[in-house]
Parts: sequence; C-alpha cells; structure tokens
Amino acid sequence: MKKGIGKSHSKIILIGEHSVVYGYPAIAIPLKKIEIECLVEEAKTSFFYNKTDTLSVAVFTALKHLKKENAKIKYKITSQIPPKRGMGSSAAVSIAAIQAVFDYFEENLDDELLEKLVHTAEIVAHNTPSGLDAKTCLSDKAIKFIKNKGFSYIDLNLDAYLVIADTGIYGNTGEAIQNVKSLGSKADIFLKKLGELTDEMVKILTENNESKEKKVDKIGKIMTKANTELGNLHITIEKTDLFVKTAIEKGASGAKISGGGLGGCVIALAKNLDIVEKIKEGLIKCGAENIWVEKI
Ligand SMILES: C[C@@](O)(CCO)CC(=O)[O-]
Repeated sequence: MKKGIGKSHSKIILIGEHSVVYGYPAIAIPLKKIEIECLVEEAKTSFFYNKTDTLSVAVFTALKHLKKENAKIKYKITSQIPPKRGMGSSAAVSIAAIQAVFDYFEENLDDELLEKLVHTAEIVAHNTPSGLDAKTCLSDKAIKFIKNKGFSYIDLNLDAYLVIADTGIYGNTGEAIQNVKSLGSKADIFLKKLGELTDEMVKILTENNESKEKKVDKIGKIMTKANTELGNLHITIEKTDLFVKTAIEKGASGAKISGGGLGGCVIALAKNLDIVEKIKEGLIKCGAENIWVEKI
C-alpha cells in the first residue's frame, strides 16, 4: 500500500519565550530523543478537515499547497511528546504531518517551504507564532532566534544537565499570549527585561572564557530571573512556582518554565548527575508526571 512518513522531535526554550513574539531574541534547544512520527496512508474516503485540530490543519495545509484537498488519505501520529506542555508538540506534529503528505505524493519539500507551511498551520494553532518552535523542531542544534530576522546555531558545551519536568497540567500558548497582550504597555518593562536577560545569556555562552562551572552558575541565575519576569507576565502557575523553588532547593543552578506557560514543563539546570538525581527526587514528590534529562 502507498504510504508517506514524516518525522520531527521535541524542543525546550532555554530563555526568551513570549518576549520572542515581540522581537527580542530567544535561545531554544531541540530534544532529539523525544520523537514524533506521522504516517499517511491510502483511505477509502476523503480526508476530513477539522480546523480545531493542529494535525488536521497541518495535513490540510500540505494538501492545499499540493492542490489535493480531496485526496483519499488517512493519517496516524506516533508521538513521545506530551501535548500542550511547551515541548513543541504542535510544531513537531505539523512538521511530521506535512513531510508525510509530501512523501506520500512523492513531492519535493525543502526546508524553506516546510517552514512556511508549518508557519501557516501554526497560525491556526496559536495566532501569532514567532516561528521559534518550528525552527527548533527543524534544527539539530541549539539556536539563537529572532523573529523575522533569522537564527544562528549556538554551541552550549556546558557539560551540564537540563532536568525537564512535566507538571502534567496542560498549558495554553494561545491564552498565555493573550494574557501578555492584555497587560498592554505594562508588559513592556518585563518583555524588555527578558530581552536583556537573553542577551546576557548569549554573551556568557559565546564570549565568556570562564570555567564551565561558573558559566552554569550564571546561566542558572539568569534562568531563575527570567522565570520571575514570566511570572510578572502572569503565565506561571502555582505548580510551576513550586517546581522552580524545589529544583533550586535541591541544588539546581536555576530553573524556569519553558514554552507557552500556564502549565507545561519546568526546566532546571544541574551541574552534575548527583544534583540531577536530587532534583528528580524532589520534583517527583511535588507531582512531576514525567522527567527527561538532557545533557547540554
Ligand atoms: C510563547 C512562545 O514564545 C513559545 C511557545 O513555545 C510563542 C512563540 O514563540 O510563538
């Protein structure tokens, strides 16, 4: 039977979520071990478009581009990425689905077109995507990203670990973006501060000759400060605050939410595996539903 396959992976945002929507830089890291795959196969009936479902929107976006809106296909997603947790599941679903549709019809798809189509699909998912999620889910390496300006690869090389802990609470990027918008000009000062913190982190990562340990300390502190600013923007919640506090008590150099907010994941930076274990233990006691560890 004819079939098409597409693949992508998860991501986290080290710093700069939300402020990136307003033109400030962000740093994001692909999580290549947490994968997603989409399979497209022949079906008896035409594809049914549901505009409230990210996957359906992505498939439709690809079919529309190929002028095959009435194609008789069905699709299936196999994903390790929990949805609505700030781990890029909507961008990754879109990437995998669009690739699978193009693969099914044996059409060429370069990265530029893929990104454009993902962006179109993402607009339906949360209105004003900066493009950061899609770019990170398409990347093999950490990136520094500025909306409408592009990206550059960034070498982290810290010999440290990120503990990524899922609160189990669905975040809502669209609502979180709306919360920030509704603060009006009151948000400006917090967004600017996030931009400054990101610039500071980029400097440490790219220009600083200190020991890795000192860099990790500084980066951790910046992460925690960023979380405070995200709190000022009303997108942290009680459980993420508890995770951040606990991770730091257990020895994390710093911690923050990652992604859209209002739930989702907290990321904590740890200097070594002993600290990783302590953080994990603490966060499991606080109700973490799932924990991943990424060396950075
Ligand atoms: C909240 C946000 O900054 C990140 C969502 O993962 C939105 C975006 O960049 O499109």
